[in-house]
Amino acid sequence: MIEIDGVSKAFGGLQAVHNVSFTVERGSITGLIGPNGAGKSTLFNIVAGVIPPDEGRIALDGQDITGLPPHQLFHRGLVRTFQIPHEFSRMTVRENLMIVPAGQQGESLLQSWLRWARIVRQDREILRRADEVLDFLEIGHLADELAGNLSGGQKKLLDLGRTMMTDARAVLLDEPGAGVNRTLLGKLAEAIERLNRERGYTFCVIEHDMDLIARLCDPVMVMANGELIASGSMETLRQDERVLEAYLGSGSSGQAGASA
Ligand SMILES: Nc1ncnc2c1ncn2[C@@H]1O[C@H](COP(=O)(O)OP(=O)(O)OP(=O)(O)O)[C@@H](O)[C@H]1O
Repeated sequence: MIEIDGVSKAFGGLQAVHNVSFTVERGSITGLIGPNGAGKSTLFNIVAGVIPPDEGRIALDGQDITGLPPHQLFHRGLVRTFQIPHEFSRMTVRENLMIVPAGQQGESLLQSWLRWARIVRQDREILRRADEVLDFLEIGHLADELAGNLSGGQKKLLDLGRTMMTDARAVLLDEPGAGVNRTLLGKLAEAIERLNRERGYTFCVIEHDMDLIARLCDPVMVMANGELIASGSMETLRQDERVLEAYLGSGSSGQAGASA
């Protein structure tokens, strides 16, 4: 579904990503792990159209999408969670969901707000969809809460909910587990699994929490020093010398071998 082919990116003299190729298969939850500074976020930014690669090509369903800006990728069905504009803290959770279809047109904030005014007047369908998303994520009780009052984990659920307000079925998730407490983490993981299983979403997930990666992702891609050094199931990667060495060598807190 998403083919990453020979992608490289340097910042000045620093080779952040070097000749990385892999495919995120349709229907998979593909993990992307690696110690701090491995190049994961840079690669995500390239796939999501935030920065152009120096070399290489990205294809979505066989079509070249290299360098397309995020709002055009959105129309082709690819979104990155944190690219959906951050929640409006003084709007309710339901309103934050309803504004998503308006906020993804590559418009200015003012244009989005004008469109939003039209939506409030006209679009019952968007309201219905927002309520369906609230149900799916089991956060209906938060519908009228101001988004600014949500906990970190609840904001992550809202982020996922905003993804569901789009027609995108390929989603880049950037550290969904960061700052989320254990209870909500379970709920978030379950929502990701259900979106994948029941609704055919494909995910590519950057995450430092190896338990979460092991639960959700197969296959898992491992980057270190800008390069793809290994791939496979988390079970096999935990025994992989190259992976252990990359983590041990980096002194990173995200230990691949931990809690195996
Ligand atoms: N805009 C930038 N300008 C200069 N250097 C950058 C820029 N973005 C990233 N880098 C560098 O590129 C390398 C890869 O960074 P990147 O953020 O992609 O790694 P990462 O694997 O996502 O790390 P982390 O897990 O800590 O988020 C790092 O050495 C980083 O300092």
